[in-house]
Amino acid sequence: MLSRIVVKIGSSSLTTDEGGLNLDSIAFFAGELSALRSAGHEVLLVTSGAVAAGFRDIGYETRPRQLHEKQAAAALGQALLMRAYQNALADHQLKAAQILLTRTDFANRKRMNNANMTITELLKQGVIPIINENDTVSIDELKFGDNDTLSALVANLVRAQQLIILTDTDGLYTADPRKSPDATKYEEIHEITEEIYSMAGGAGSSVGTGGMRSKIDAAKIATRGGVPVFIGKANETGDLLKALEHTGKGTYFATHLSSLPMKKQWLGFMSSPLGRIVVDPGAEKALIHGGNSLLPVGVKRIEGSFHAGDVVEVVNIGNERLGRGIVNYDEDQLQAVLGLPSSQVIGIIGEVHRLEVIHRDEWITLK
Ligand SMILES: Nc1ncnc2c1ncn2[C@@H]1O[C@H](COP(=O)(O)OP(=O)(O)O)[C@@H](O)[C@H]1O
Ligand SMILES: N[C@@H](CCC(=O)OP(=O)(O)O)C(=O)O
Repeated sequence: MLSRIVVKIGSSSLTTDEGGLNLDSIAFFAGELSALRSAGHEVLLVTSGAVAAGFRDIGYETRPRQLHEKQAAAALGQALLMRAYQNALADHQLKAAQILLTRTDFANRKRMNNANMTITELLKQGVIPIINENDTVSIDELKFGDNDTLSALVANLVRAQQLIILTDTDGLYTADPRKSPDATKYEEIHEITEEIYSMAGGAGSSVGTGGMRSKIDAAKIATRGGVPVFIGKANETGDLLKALEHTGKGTYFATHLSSLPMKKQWLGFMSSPLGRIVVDPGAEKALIHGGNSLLPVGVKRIEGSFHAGDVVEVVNIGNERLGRGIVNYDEDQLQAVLGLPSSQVIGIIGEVHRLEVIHRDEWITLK
């Protein structure tokens, strides 16, 4: 069966600590991607490396820390990165196309659908879409930063059969193996628990961002969307195919879910919430365990500025995130009826779109 594979390669696998591209690595990965294609798979690449590739050329001594410097380095480095991939893939008679995306592109459903249509057409024409964050226009608080989350969103968007996140370590260990040589590796993970999170540390090199933690975040999003994930290493010919065949050097994250409807995916992982609703323990239980809607009676407090139809985040009284949903009240309406039984709502604010603050069909649990 023809399958669709998203491969993510991190800066640490493509560049040197001193900055600049490692062209031998790019040639190696081009060969690996070509092997996937020859085995009959559709391949999308999410690649980092623009900042790391560009900062030396632009004249900085080390990887820049300030946003405008990173953006300038990325603008130069992205062109170097694409040229390197196009040359290396041409050696395997493959064509590559550049797609640059931001978080805002995913938050806007029209733009997201357009990106999906373009990617689908490129795949149909046999071209490898090469995707990176559009670093030059992303603003700090909305940046993916690392590309791990981006790769998970892309994998869900194109309904991939597998997400392969390549890095400089052969999987998830009980602790950062650079710092704890006795750490042991997980071969397979069936559920991403708090314990798993607590083992994942930050970036391992001066060019990487996010470390294992952001990779676990990505694995959570992708597996929730029905896409199984591999996190590990490919440094010998044939490793990428092995990663796909379940014999790779890394950790596998299984998914027990079939693909999540696009509406729920968008709500949970792509939308930008405009407000927060704090709920009491009864409402928390009803939302998380009862599969019920949120009613005004369970709302303790609201924050932010929102209107009916906007996405809001719901947290418990301990400020722990519970999920996201589409709210049916304007902020001032909800303020007037929070904590009250539904029977009193119409009497106080007149007409509402729906009595539920968030209907269960427009809710996703993210706890
Ligand atoms: N529990 C862990 N298991 C494996 N690696 C870990 C763990 N915690 C932190 N790391 C670090 O994460 C690094 C990979 O992430 P990162 O540097 O962001 O790479 P990339 O550029 O490939 O995204 C590894 O080099 C490793 O030092
Ligand atoms: N968009 C940025 C990604 C930054 C980055 O370092 O990401 P990663 O190596 O995936 O942790 C770039 O291309 O430099």
